[in-house]
Amino acid sequence: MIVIGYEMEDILRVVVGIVLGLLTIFRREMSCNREFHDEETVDDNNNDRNPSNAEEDSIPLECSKLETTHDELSKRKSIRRRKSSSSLPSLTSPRTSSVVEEVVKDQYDDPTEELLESAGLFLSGGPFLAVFIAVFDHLVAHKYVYALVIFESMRSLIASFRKEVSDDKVLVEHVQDGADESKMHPIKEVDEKENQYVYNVAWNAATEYFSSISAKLGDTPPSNQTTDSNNTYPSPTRSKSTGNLLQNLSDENSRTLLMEMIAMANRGSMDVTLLPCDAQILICSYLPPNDLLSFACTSKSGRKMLDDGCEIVDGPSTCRDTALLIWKALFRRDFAWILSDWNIGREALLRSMACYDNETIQEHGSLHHRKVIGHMMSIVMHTAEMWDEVEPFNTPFTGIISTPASMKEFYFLFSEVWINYTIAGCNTTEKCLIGLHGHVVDISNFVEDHPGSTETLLLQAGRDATVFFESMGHSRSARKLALGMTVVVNAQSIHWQYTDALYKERYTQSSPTCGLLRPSSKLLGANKNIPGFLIPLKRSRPRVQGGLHAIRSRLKAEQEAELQKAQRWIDVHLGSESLYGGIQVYYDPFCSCWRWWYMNLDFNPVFSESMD
Ligand code: HEM
Repeated sequence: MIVIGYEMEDILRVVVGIVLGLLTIFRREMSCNREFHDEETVDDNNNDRNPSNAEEDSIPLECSKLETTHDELSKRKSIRRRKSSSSLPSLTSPRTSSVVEEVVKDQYDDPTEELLESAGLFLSGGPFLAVFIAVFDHLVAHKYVYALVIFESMRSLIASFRKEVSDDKVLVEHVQDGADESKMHPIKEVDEKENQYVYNVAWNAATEYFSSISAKLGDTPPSNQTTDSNNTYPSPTRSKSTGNLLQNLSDENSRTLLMEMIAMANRGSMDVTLLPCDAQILICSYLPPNDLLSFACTSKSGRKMLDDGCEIVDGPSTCRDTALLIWKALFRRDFAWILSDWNIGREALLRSMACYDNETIQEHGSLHHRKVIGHMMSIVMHTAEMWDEVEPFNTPFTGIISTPASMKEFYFLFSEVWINYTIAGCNTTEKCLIGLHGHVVDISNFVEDHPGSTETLLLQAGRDATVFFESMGHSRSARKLALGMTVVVNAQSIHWQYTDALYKERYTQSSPTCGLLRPSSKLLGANKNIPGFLIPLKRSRPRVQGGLHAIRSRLKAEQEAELQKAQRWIDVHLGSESLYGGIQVYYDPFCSCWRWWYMNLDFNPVFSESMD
């Protein structure tokens, strides 16, 4: 209806323009004719004039006629070819009337002059001007005015859409957190009002808490500080310079929040670890992992709050538990869904579960290790059905059980290995997935049509194939194709600068987008189709995300050693003819061990533990 209405309006505008143009032509023609009639009327008047009154009326009549003639002449003069005014007799002279009559008569007696007069009227531009204005209005002005109006309304629409997106993000995160609906609304309201829910909700809780502590402490010096001879407290000192660090924090929100936290940590009695546990978790769960790590480097209390595996955590175990819960919240926010909701990830988890033997864990693991395992399981195995699914796999694990030292370590381990861990063995024509620039692409429906042969693709599938993909120098259209088949998007590998500045500005106002996203996520919106946003436009190095250097380099070294070990084992025990392609290795973060897989000659993936 809108389209029809719009077209009807266009047509109406053109028709009105043309009618106006025609009317102008007609009017001008009429006015030309009227002039000629007027001449006749003058004559008629002269003829009809009563001879008896001729004498008296002559002067006034002549005067009025003179005025009329003068008007007409000046009118004609303005629209006709210009005649020199000197050719007109002086209208004030005594014989004006007859002379003027003569001049006028002369002018119209000449047929050429008359023709030119009409043509001049027609070609004077008036009618064309009207038509031109109508067309111009329709084609140009109309469009620009409408474009402006549309632009404005689009802008407000986009603004409201982005607001919704950010609101939804809060909801999504809370749904993922398993929070109940009633708890979501206060956060949403704060966001709508202040547009800074992180600061408002989390920080209000924190400052309120601290004010109450300060009030309670009164003038009592903090236990770890002594008064000097003047009975004044020594001014607190910074444990580390944070100037350079703060510049590198990922967004404005993080900067503000962390600056406050650092200021508190440096304010003697204000130990950040004194924040209520839930406030700490809430604050940290809105921050990207890299900013949290930066914060942990700034002070001892920051580290205490965030490191559940570090030696300096010597206080009550609640400190350690809070750190564990913080990283658990981050893991749930960033990764958990691919293990619980994505079929491929779920299968990988079930493979890991097959290694679990609770008794061995009880024997070998420390209390904290057992807690980490318990929490990891509680995140991903959140339904009873999932535990039932695990049951048939639950055969005792023969290898040595080693669990991640901390939840923080587990988080960063998982962020490094998740691609090869989840898609291991997915290189058949029915189920074919590859890792590409940090994302996962499902090429099951494309593998048999691949211009570079099905076999090539199958050989590289089931793991990160970015290097191979790039080494073939795939075209832009191939990259576009891959984009359409992406099933898991890694927010850490996105190049946000490809989106427009407005979106980025808006984006940086809300809490950061980290971890893994579904391609349908509202956070990506239409941006995912922007060239270069998810997958580079042209041949490039693999995109890398941030992480812990110690973990990354350890994994890299271990992977190389493991590959060599696996290759040796294959050569000795199976022979390279008994498998299709080579043997692959991946790290299982749940079992904290390396595992191998290969395709047998029936084209079925075979998994095995790492063997000596
Ligand atoms: C998302 C995954 C992939 C897609 C959508 C894809 C798509 C394509 C397309 C459209 C072509 C035709 C040439 C071009 O347009 O660049 C092509 C060629 C080729 N692809 Fe892929 N490809 C993918 C992954 C891979 C991988 C992982 C390999 C592994 C080595 C590979 C190896 C090749 C080879 C060897 C060619 C032939 C190149 C040539 O003839 O010059 N492709 N691919």
